[in-house]
Amino acid sequence: MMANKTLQNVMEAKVAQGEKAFVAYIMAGDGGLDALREQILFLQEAGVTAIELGIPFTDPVADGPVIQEAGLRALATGANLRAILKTISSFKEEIQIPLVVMTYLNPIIAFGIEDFVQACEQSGISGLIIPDLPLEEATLISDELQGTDIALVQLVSLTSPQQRIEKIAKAAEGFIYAVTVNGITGVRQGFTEQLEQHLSNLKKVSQIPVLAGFGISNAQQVEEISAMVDGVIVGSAIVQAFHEGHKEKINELLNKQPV
Ligand SMILES: O=P(O)(O)OC[C@@H](O)[C@@H](O)c1c[nH]c2ccccc12
Repeated sequence: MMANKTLQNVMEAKVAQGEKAFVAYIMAGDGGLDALREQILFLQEAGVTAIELGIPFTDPVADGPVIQEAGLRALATGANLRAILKTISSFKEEIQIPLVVMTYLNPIIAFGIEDFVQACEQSGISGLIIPDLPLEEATLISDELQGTDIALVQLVSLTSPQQRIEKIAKAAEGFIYAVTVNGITGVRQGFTEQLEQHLSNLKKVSQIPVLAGFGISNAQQVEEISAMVDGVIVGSAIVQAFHEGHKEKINELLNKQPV
């Protein structure tokens, strides 16, 4: 990956082209580590903007049932942070889109922060999402990211007060991850009426692209929520489609004809 092809550049280029970003979340190791290359190259070919690479963890507090179960399957195959990054580095030349690692803090600490960041660089990782790392503690990781091209993506919740939203927006890198629901990941029937207002406020405050995620599981929701921000993140629906062997559902989510 070219040095200037950072996560934020890629997202900003999308906005500049008048297009919406689409980030696909996968659980690394679900289906075995051998499936990882195939899944990533499939998504790249399908036209996703970036991939959020979930690291399986025993205590995934923000994850709903679909992703929890995928995590258990991945752990059962022996997948872990180190093995996943090593696998990625073995085919990184084939990856042209940004990869964002989503992991809880614990596996990073177990790895060793410095070693972890180095391994991410060797694997060409463009960003990190660490849901249990509050902004107040972010220097623990961000100090180590100085001088790298790895962005620390911040999450904003529906219930974040205005002052906190502004603080997060200032520190944000790559893109802002706007969480669309209160609770865990997974399929939802609908969204709160306040969502549009919340997202438009967030866009006003943010200097960088805003993407929304949680509960987006069909093409109509992709379109509806994308219209409010710069793009969306879809997790459970993609994890489910891979697990069930229904890859055509992923093309449908991207608004393409089934292949
Ligand atoms: O699964 P959903 O509802 O489509 O939501 C995206 C989500 O799965 C992914 O971004 C994610 C998985 N685990 C997380 C933990 C925290 C924040 C985000 C995530």
